[in-house]
Amino acid sequence: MTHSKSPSSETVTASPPRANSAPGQILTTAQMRDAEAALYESGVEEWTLMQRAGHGAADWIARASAGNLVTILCGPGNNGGDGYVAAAALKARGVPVRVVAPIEPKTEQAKRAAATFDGEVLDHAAGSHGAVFVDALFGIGLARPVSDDLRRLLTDLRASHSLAVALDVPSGVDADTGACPDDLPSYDLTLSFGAWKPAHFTGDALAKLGVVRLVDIDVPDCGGNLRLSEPARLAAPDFATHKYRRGLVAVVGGAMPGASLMTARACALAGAGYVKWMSDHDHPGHPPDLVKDDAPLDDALGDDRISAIVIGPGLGREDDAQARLEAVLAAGKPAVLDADALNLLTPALLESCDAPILLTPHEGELARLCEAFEVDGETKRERASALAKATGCAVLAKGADTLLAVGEDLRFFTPATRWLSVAGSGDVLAGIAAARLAVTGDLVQAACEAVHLHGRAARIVGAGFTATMLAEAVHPALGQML
Ligand SMILES: NC(=O)C1=CN([C@@H]2O[C@H](COP(=O)(O)OP(=O)(O)OC[C@H]3O[C@@H](n4cnc5c(N)ncnc54)[C@H](OP(=O)(O)O)[C@@H]3O)[C@@H](O)[C@H]2O)[C@H](O)CC1
Ligand SMILES: [K+]
Repeated sequence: MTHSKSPSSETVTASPPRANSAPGQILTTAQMRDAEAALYESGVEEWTLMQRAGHGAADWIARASAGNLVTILCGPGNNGGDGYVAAAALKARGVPVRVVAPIEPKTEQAKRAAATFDGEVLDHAAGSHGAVFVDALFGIGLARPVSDDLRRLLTDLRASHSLAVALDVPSGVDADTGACPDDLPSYDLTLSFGAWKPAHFTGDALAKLGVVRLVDIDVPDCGGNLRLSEPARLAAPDFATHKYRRGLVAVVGGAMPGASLMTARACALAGAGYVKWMSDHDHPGHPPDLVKDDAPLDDALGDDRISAIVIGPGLGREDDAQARLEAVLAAGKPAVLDADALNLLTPALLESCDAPILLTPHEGELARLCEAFEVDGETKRERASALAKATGCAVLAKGADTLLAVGEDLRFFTPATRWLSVAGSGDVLAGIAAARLAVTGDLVQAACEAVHLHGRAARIVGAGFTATMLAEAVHPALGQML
């Protein structure tokens, strides 16, 4: 069936370019609904927000289409409404556009938006080849799994267009968790409206989103607990500083000294003034510019000038590994715990430690820690938060969707290159984090700076690198971030 709507009396106006009102804000669906409700309360109309969203999307789609045919799949809710507004705006600009609407608009705003589009509306996708496919089927209002028929429609439309753009989130993605079925199509661009959603930075959806961009619709900063950590400039050393003031880091080694050497190297290149390698073992790769301290660990850690400690890479779990971890926790200094230190950590060990501690678990270590501290959660985000609350530590949960949990707060990160998934990558990250902890004295800042430096080093070193190459690339990465 094909039908053309008669032109409506609604005017479609072009929006002026907008600056982002709250660029790092991430809102769950419930928080987004609250933010919307507050805006309506203050006199902003729902229609105004939809206009901003649809026009903002049309700006991106028009560029992507380069004047070629756009197909917009519109659903029954306000996500579909955004799609109709975008369709009308594109048509007004002279971009050839048609709408596929397998379900009639249901909400008041979606009906109103549909009435503004006087172009071609189909209820099927047969023969819908074109340049850009726009998915405006479901957004944050997804209430249940997408039916097989609609999934097939999404897949067919994706396959018959050169580029695919998702409005707010790809249909079928849970905006709060990023959970989605494997067989959803992948997009080239996802446009988030008003604020980021957790799904833009965490969960299986990450593999589907393509490039993500925020379309501002003037949602103010709600002061929520979820934020995107954006790379900020690092501070260069003060004029009157010296090697100790710039941060003395103790890198505590263990049974496998090679790993802690790599941690020490990354630490030295990430801006620490002085790195001491506390190891009972020698290693042929020990560089001449790294000071080794093989005094009994309690004594070595008694140096007042130490401003941060890192333990875990190459620690092992046997022999004196636990005693070494106990010595670190007893030293009362800010510390980064990674790898085997996380495997050995128990509530009893943390009990008398009130120093700021950063835990840097990967998925497996996070699961073990949750078990040890008797907490759980359905998603990585919930597990990291629960662990942060149970331990009082900051938890940097590493992986493709690295996130930082501190108390009630969560920081998300733009995913780094997949080449970072290489053995030793975590040892390098731990070293960088310890350096930034020594330099800044701030757990959250240190963890965020470490993630950005690590990601940038990976970008600099390119594809197929080893952890040693990654550690060396921390040097140019630091230079770029000053
Ligand atoms: N947040 C803002 O400030 C703005 C958001 N905008 C856009 O609005 C959507 C959210 O719109 P909403 O209407 O709440 O929800 P959706 O459009 O995502 O979907 C709801 C409709 O879809 C039906 N539904 C849900 N799941 C399914 C499914 N699996 N299969 C079939 N139908 C489904 C649901 O029907 P029910 O039967 O469950 O009642 C609804 O009809 C947001 O993502 C933004 O794109 C504004 O435009 C701008 C302001
Ligand atoms: K969508």
